[in-house]
Amino acid sequence: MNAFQAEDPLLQVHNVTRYYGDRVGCLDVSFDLWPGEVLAIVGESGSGKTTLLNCLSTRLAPTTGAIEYRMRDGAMRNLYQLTEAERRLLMRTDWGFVHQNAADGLRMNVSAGANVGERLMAIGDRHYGNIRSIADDWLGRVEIESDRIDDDPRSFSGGMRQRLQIARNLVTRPRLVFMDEPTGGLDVSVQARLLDLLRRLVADLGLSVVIVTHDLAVARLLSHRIMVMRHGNVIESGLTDQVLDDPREPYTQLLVSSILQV
Ligand SMILES: Nc1ncnc2c1ncn2[C@@H]1O[C@H](COP(=O)(O)OP(=O)(O)OP(=O)(O)O)[C@@H](O)[C@H]1O
Repeated sequence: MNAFQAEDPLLQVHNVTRYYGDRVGCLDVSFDLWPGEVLAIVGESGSGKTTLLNCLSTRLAPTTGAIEYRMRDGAMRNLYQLTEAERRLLMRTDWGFVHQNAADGLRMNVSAGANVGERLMAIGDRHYGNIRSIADDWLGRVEIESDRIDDDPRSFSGGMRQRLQIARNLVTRPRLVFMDEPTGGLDVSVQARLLDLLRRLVADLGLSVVIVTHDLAVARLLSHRIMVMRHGNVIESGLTDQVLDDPREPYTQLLVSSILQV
């Protein structure tokens, strides 16, 4: 039992398999995710990380298997049996999704303030002054100056766009955030600042996170638990420090040692 298991699980994944025709995307994956827990899914390119993340976040239906989520009322629901309206509400409020490419998660032609405010409006907030002041507060929390609130994200740097995407996701106080290589493609110093910010926000808000990364340093810094994937299978999982300091599987040993040699 780990420190998070005092509460009921937030997400339960049962034997999730996804095929693309004959090709395996991910195979027979099962795990529980607990409130406040950060789980990293790692593995080389093509190992099935994105397929699994997309199945978990209802962007891609599994071929077989089931995923259950604890709704805000405490009831456990099968995600693929939700109505379309229920699913959309979940994605707009209780969940976030941080894309590697910020443009996939932002509206590039509306202002930074509107990008954040839009999620509030989607859950019924109609008071303009209120929305603007919450958006301003969130820009501050992700270290974007107030005087950029009316600028659109096309005028932002890569790191700023990513921070804006995070603010847009977190403004509705989601309980679960999916992240797909959130620091990928950024300069090393920009990555370090973003990781530090993410780590603080995740801890302050007590978020549950499923993060896909091929970067073990990102997994080490952010996650409590890690799952190593290869050819669609989870080949090793456990507490992050334990798996990275003392990997059991030869493949994980190779992954870890290849990083250490860089
Ligand atoms: N849309 C698709 N159609 C057919 N095969 C796919 C599709 N998407 C993924 N695959 C295959 O599924 C397997 C897992 O791919 P997936 O993208 O999930 O891996 P990944 O670990 O996320 O890789 P990367 O780090 O490069 O994004 C691969 O063999 C891939 O070729």
